[in-house]
Order: sequence, then C-alpha cells, then structure tokens
Amino acid sequence: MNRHIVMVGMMGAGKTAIGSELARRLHMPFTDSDAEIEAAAAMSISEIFARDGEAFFRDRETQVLSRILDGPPGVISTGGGAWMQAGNRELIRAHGLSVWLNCDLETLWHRVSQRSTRPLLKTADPKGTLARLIRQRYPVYALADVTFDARADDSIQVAAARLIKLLRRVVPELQETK
Ligand SMILES: Nc1ncnc2c1ncn2[C@@H]1O[C@H](COP(=O)(O)OP(=O)(O)O)[C@@H](O)[C@H]1O
Ligand SMILES: O=C(O)C1=C[C@@H](OP(=O)(O)O)[C@@H](O)[C@H](O)C1
Ligand SMILES: [Mg+2]
Repeated sequence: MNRHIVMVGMMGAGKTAIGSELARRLHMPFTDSDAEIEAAAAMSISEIFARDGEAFFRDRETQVLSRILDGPPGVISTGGGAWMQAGNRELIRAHGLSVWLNCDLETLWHRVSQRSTRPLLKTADPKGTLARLIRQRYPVYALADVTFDARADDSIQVAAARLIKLLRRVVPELQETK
C-alpha cells in the first residue's frame, strides 16, 4: 500500500476504533488526528475548543493532517469535521484513499451519548445537533472515495474485517495479514 487510508465520517462512526484495528491488521502505522492535536497542545479537544475556539482547532487540524499525510503511508483517523473543509479534502485526495464510515443517527447517538468528549454536542439538544450535522455533512462525506456501511450490530473486529474485504476490491495490492 503506497497511499494512506483516511477514515472520515461523523462523531461515533468508529473512525478511531475501526481505524486502529484496520491498521493493526494491515501492519500499517496508525495515527488519529485528534490525538495528535491533543498531544501537541497538551490539552484535550474539549479544552482546546473552550480556551481557543473552534476556528483555532480547525487550523491545528489542517496543520496536523498535512504533516501526517506527508509521512509514510498509514491509516489515519480524522475528526468528524476535517473532511468538511475543501482544503483538507484536497490534501487527503492528493495523498490517500478516503473511506467514509456511514452510520445511522440512532447508532451514533447511542455511542456518543456515553461520553462527554465532543464539544460540538454540548448543546441543549445534543441529539438534534447530531441530526442537523448529519443532514449538513452526509452529502459531503459521500464525496469520499469509498463508502463503508458501519452496522450497529457489527463488533469492531467484524467491521474491520469487512472493511478490508471492501478495500481489497478497490486497492488490489492490499494484503490482509491477519
Ligand atoms: N462496531 C463498532 N464500530 C465502531 N465503534 C464501535 C462499534 N461497536 C462499539 N463501538 C464503540 O463506539 C465508539 C466509536 O467511537 P470512535 O471510534 O471514537 O468514533 P469516531 O472516532 O468516529 O468518533 C467507541 O467507543 C467504540 O468502542
Ligand atoms: O465532528 C466534528 O466536528 C468533531 C469530531 C471529533 O472527532 P471524532 O469524529 O473522532 O469524534 C473532534 O475532532 C471534534 O470534537 C470535532
Ligand atoms: Mg475519533
């Protein structure tokens, strides 16, 4: 594999969880852009949003993505908003294969409502916010190279195995090693 595999999609779709399992199975390096931003800032995503605002976070996100994409091929999990910026999409297209983890509202809500790490959902009606983001973002996520239907009843293991099968049809040189 001579390109990155770049996971895009909504909060809770499993970009981080499935991306890291995919990397493990393919023996490729794994990087999560949110984790890189947090490490560089020595702050959580929530703290960055609270202290410096979303625009600041988006600038850092583009910088970090650009740096990771310049490195050796690996699996990259982006944050849910990264693909929404045209400049980021161009960067990703130039260096990698984008994979949209398409997931329904109820599944996303079930997953994200267990944790309070997502500042965009700290609203009076977080499920309504999630639904609105889905309406705004899904036509743009659909521009990704590959669409993978993330099913509620799949385990992370089963989803990663199914995704590798799909990717093999698109990228024949991809080898599943485990
Ligand atoms: N089949 C599955 N696919 C992806 N995530 C799952 C699945 N089943 C349970 N989960 C859990 O749902 C959450 C998904 O969150 P995460 O991977 O952080 O998503 P994202 O990075 O897209 O926001 C994790 O806590 C993960 O363990
Ligand atoms: O959808 C978004 O705009 C965001 C998604 C988050 O990442 P995950 O999609 O990994 O939760 C994180 O980057 C930030 O809270 C903003
Ligand atoms: Mg994530």
